[in-house]
Amino acid sequence: QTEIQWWHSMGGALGEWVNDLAKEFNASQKDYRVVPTFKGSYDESMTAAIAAFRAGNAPHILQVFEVGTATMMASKGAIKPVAEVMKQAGVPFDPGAYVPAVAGYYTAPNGQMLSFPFNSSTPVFHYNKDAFKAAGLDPEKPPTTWPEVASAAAKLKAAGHKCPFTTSWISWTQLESFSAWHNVLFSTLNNGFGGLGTRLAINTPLHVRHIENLANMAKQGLFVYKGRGNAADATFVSGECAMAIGSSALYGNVTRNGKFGYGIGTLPYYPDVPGAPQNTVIGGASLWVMSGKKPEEYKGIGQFFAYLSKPEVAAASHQRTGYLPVTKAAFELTDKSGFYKKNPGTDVSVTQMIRKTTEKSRGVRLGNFVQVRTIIDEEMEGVWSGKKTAKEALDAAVKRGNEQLERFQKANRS
Ligand SMILES: O=P(O)(O)OC[C@H](O)CO
Repeated sequence: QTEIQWWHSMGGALGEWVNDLAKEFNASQKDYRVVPTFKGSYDESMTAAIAAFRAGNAPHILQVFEVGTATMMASKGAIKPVAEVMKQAGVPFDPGAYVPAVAGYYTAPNGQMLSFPFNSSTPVFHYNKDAFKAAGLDPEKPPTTWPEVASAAAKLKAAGHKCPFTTSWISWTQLESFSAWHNVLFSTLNNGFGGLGTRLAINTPLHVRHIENLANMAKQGLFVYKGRGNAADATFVSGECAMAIGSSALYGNVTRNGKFGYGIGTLPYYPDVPGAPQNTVIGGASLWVMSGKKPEEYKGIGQFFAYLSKPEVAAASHQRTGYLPVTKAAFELTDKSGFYKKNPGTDVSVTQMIRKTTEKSRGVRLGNFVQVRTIIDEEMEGVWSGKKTAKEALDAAVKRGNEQLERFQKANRS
């Protein structure tokens, strides 16, 4: 049997999903064995893989979050484009079978799809229906605008809730998707899709207003910052926080481990902003195939990706986790099965991301994005702790972030 090493960052309920996929694929044929290994957070697994690549022992498949996409695309010698892998494996591969909002993100400017869309997500609004009832709020009516979020949070606080509202992935939810949702850019040149000359555009009056609003909510105890990355997710699942903006894939975790009535709403917006709400942007991760492996191994990887793309497998993944359907067939199968009607809220991510696409809905694809996000985290933490105003922090984030973008542009100019 040919062994295929797969490094990933799926913990908890999502880790079980990944292990099940490997088990089912392994049982479906005799030639290949996919071995999944949890390598820590998205940041950690990417760092580990770069080190392993340099040492000559990279895994065959690496799950990389959307933030690492431009960096992976630029690492030409380290990766093997997914289209080539499929061709070599003799597996039919039609990039047109994938949902455009998803495939577009992983497609290089020359039109080649470089990585395999595996677990794409988008931010949605999660809320605890039991907490809503206890606070005298209508559990079937999640707030849809930011003023409504603030007033719901005030009621939850008055009812004794210590954490009325929180959010994961500050940059992704409150600046990247926030921008697309309000039909403005996060960065110039179409959020990086128009070239390496892209520069951050997050210090406009609208962005300042939103971060100021969150800072005021934080002062009043209505918004509680729970840390970087997806740290806030666990505080929603445990019931500590009553409302949370986070990945649509929090669904898999809450339905498994949450002990309360669970509701999903659309991302809140400012109703006076023309064009809002538009669409949100892609998150989650894709699977990259590393270079320098044996032909037999690439064949196995191709077979595995073909297995993951089967309509029934991709549809089951979407329905189990809350990640988006990555193929059109998986979406249609889910729609026809009545899943969205039976499970209200599960279609929110699909509506926000897939049904309506604009120029800005491709997402945000920047070089050195990992560093840019860290800078944004640092600057926003300065706001929540009261050390900086929203304007000061956003101006600093733009300046420091742009230095990273310039550095990437210089290094990849050729
Ligand atoms: O929790 P995920 O997998 O949906 O990923 C969320 C963000 O996109 C990470 O950058």
